[in-house]
Parts: sequence; structure tokens; C-alpha cells
Amino acid sequence: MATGRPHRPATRSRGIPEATVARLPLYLRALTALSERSVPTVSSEELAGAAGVNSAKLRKDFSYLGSYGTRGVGYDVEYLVYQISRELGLTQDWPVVIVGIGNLGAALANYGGFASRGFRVAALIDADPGMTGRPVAGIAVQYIDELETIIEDNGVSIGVIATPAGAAQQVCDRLVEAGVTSILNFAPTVLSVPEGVDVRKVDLSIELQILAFHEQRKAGEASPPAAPASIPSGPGAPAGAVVRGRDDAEVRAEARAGRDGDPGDDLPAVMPA
Ligand SMILES: NC(=O)c1ccc[n+]([C@@H]2O[C@H](COP(=O)([O-])OP(=O)(O)OC[C@H]3O[C@@H](n4cnc5c(N)ncnc54)[C@H](O)[C@@H]3O)[C@@H](O)[C@H]2O)c1
Repeated sequence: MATGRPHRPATRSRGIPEATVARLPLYLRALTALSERSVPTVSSEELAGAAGVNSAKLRKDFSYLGSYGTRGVGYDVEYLVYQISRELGLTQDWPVVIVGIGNLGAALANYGGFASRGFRVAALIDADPGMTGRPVAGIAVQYIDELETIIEDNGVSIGVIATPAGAAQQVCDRLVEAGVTSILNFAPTVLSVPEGVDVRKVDLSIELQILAFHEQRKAGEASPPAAPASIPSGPGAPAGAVVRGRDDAEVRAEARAGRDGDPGDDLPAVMPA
């Protein structure tokens, strides 16, 4: 059984902060689009705009990669694609298993974008015997009993959990026990893992809550609607919860900080669990 994960420092090996690591895929996506258009170089301002990050933060992030660009020319697009891909470990092929092949698991399996980003769906696993052998995205679903063998045979280190919340911890424990050291969790539950195992949690409802907060602010602060009793607020509220009852200056200051201060540190859809 897995034990609780102790506190981990906010920097990774080679001293690259986690917040920088979290922005590298944004740069890579923007750079890949430039590369596909055969754009040879890009300025920090242009790239920052395309990635939705402020340019000073981008320059700081790239300094961790040892990439400083050339004054008046900018950054070499192809070289940056290579540098970031290498830093993210995408220059090698990562076999991934998806556990729980329902609506979400099947949609993930059918997503064509993983392969071009260095991920190969090695196996699809489900606990419903009726699913066994059924092809999803051209891959036959395998029964959960095979999980350990599949992981070992394919050298899998990354697992995706798309089961109901009640099954997620048990699935997680089996994945970890079998040798998986990185987990992407879509189930709405907090997973407990031993030290050395990384968990990222995807929660689209948190993103929607954040958008609801911005919508409310855009609608004007004059007469905000009353908070429904079911939405928690105040200091103990979860990230993304709508917080009401503060004075206008405080809300505006926060809005400015969100726009100008540190846009790249907005809570991402994928977050550490
Ligand atoms: N994070 C998000 O933004 C987001 C969005 C949608 C759904 N979800 C979550 O993703 C999960 C899947 O949603 P869905 O709509 O695909 O559900 P679903 O019911 O369609 O599919 C769940 C699948 O998991 C399988 N399963 C159940 N227990 C299992 C176990 N122990 N081992 C292996 N497989 C098992 C079931 O047989 C089923 O095929 C749910 O937890 C849901 O809340 C998250």
C-alpha cells in the first residue's frame, strides 16, 4: 500500500523551477507551430505572446536552459524545439498505459496528438471483462489482471488513470507496485503515492470555476449575484472557488496581479496532485 507523499522541493534536478518546467510545454507548442511554418527565428516578445506568457518570464525560463538568444535576431526556433524537447525528455519514446477505458479513456486513446509529442499508447486496461479484446483506437483493451505483466513487458513508467474515483487509489497502488513512477490522474480524488512517484491531476471543473470567477468579475462588481450555499468561500475554500465579500480595491488589485504580475503561474488544467 502506498504511503503519503512527503513535501518535495519546488525545483527539479539541474535547478529548473517547477513553474518553469510547467511552462516549457507552452513554449514548445508555440515553437512547433512556428517550425511547421518554417519560421527560422523568433523574438522573445513574439514567442511570449504566442505562448501566453510574459516576455521577461520567458527570458528567465530560457536562461535555465542556457539559451539566451541573439540580440536583434532572437531565438533559433529549431534549436529551441530541440532544447526544450530534450529537457522534457521528449527526444525518447515514452510508452503509456491508460487504465479505465470508458468515455474519457477511449477519448484519450483516440487522441492523435500523443505520438507526435513523444508518447505511445502501449496498452489500454479495463476491469470490465466485457471490454476485453474490444478494439479502441486500434488497440485491443486488456483485462486489469494483466496490468503488472503489461507494465513489465512494455517498460511502462507513465500511467493514466481514467477510472471512477472509487477505483483510482487501488489502480494507482497497482501501477506503482508494478514500477510506474509517473501518474496522470483524471479521477476526482487525491492519490497517495510513495516518494519518487510524480502525480499530475487534471481537473477541468477547476478550470471552469476559474472562468466563472473571471466572468463574474467582467460582469461588474456593482451587484454580484449571491453565493449559492453549496459553493465554499473564504480562506479554507479550494483553489478556484469563488470568493466573495471582499472590497473592490482588493479584487481589482488581485485582477491586476493576475494580468500583469504572473500570468504564467495561473493554475493550469494539469496540476501536481
Ligand atoms: N479531470 C477531468 O477533467 C475529468 C473529465 C471527465 C471525467 N473525469 C473523470 O474520469 C473518470 C472516467 O470518466 P468516464 O466518463 O470515462 O467514466 P466511465 O464510467 O465511462 O468509464 C470508467 C471506466 O473505468 C473502468 N473501471 C472501473 N473500475 C476500474 C478498475 N478498478 N480498473 C480498471 N478499470 C476500471 C470501467 O469499467 C469503465 O470502463 C471519472 O473518474 C470521471 O470523474 C475527469
